[in-house]
Amino acid sequence: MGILEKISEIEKEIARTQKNKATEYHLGLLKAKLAKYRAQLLEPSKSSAAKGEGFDVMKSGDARVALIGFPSVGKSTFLSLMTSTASEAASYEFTTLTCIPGVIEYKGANIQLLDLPGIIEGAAQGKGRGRQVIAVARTADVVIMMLDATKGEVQRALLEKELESVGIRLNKSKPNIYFKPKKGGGISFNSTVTLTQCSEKLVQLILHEYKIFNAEVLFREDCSPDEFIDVIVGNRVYMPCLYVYNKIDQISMEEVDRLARRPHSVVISCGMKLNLDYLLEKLWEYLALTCIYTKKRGQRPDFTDAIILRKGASVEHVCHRIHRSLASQFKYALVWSDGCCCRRWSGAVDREATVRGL
Ligand SMILES: Nc1nc2c(ncn2[C@@H]2O[C@H](COP(=O)(O)OP(=O)(O)OP(=O)(O)O)[C@@H](O)[C@H]2O)c(=O)[nH]1
Ligand SMILES: [K+]
Ligand SMILES: [Mg+2]
Repeated sequence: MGILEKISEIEKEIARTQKNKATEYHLGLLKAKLAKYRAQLLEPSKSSAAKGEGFDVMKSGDARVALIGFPSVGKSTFLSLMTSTASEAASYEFTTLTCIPGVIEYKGANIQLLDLPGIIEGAAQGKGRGRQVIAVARTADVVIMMLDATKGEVQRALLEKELESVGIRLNKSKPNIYFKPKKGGGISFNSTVTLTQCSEKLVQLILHEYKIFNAEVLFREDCSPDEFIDVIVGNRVYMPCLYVYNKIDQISMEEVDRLARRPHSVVISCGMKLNLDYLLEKLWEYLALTCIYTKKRGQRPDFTDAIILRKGASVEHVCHRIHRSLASQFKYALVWSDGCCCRRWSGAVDREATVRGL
């Protein structure tokens, strides 16, 4: 039996197994098996399809956003609207065949936007250019999942499944589980919270499935077996995702209203240029970048010239951005802020100051 068949067998078995106390171990094991086969499927050596030309676009700017979606949902139309790059758009499917980068300039930041070929069901297994597209998506800071508002729900569920199957976790944070394989001593299991989805026995069973017999496991959160498997497998990507329903000019107001209320969702029409400003605001929020303005004593900062850094950046990061020799001679920073992320920022200053003994 090929791996694909094995995967589909297990998926079927999971689907027909009722979820209850008596089947929880069985299901846990099946899930561990499933994750293992999927990992095998994605091993690069096994894939015959060459790496596809036209996909290795250099990272540039302050952040990277990838456009993922079915064919003809309007990805290229969107790129051409938001950036000065023109990407061919047409009414037939698979108009775009490579990765086309553009730049969105927003609040002084350069955001690299990547237009990609449409992907379809089975993309993760290499249908169409699915694998290359997904490989690019993994390198992004935020994914925009563009959906055709007239068939958004179906498309959304299918694409979520595709991305899920290759270890991309959308709008989820990394499970708070400490896991460390050891050379000996068996499995030590602890938790700091009450667990409702996993037990010591289930954790052991799953670990044995991965041939791990010695390890330290500490649950700091009430995680599911799937989340625990993610931690064992390790190469998961936790990525913010905005679901963008395009072509709302083709659906009723009630439907627009319903879609707009879904979590992480924005409704737009590229054709009628509707709601694009709001989408940019949302995108900015999901990118979670921090703008830092420097100023001279007694002068006002220049708000047109920001240093853009990731959330959680420290003063040291800022120094490095200004000049690589600055950090080693750095004494102290005065930090003003207005928002919560900036408060965290001054927290970073304190830490920094302590580290430097100031
Ligand atoms: N009605 C309507 N049509 C739109 C809208 N946005 C794009 N389109 C049309 O949808 C079709 C497909 O647009 P593309 O931008 O080529 O779509 P794509 O997602 O890049 O397609 P592929 O590259 O083939 O994957 C074109 O005919 C566009 O004119 C919209 O907001 N409303
Ligand atoms: K198209
Ligand atoms: Mg296109």
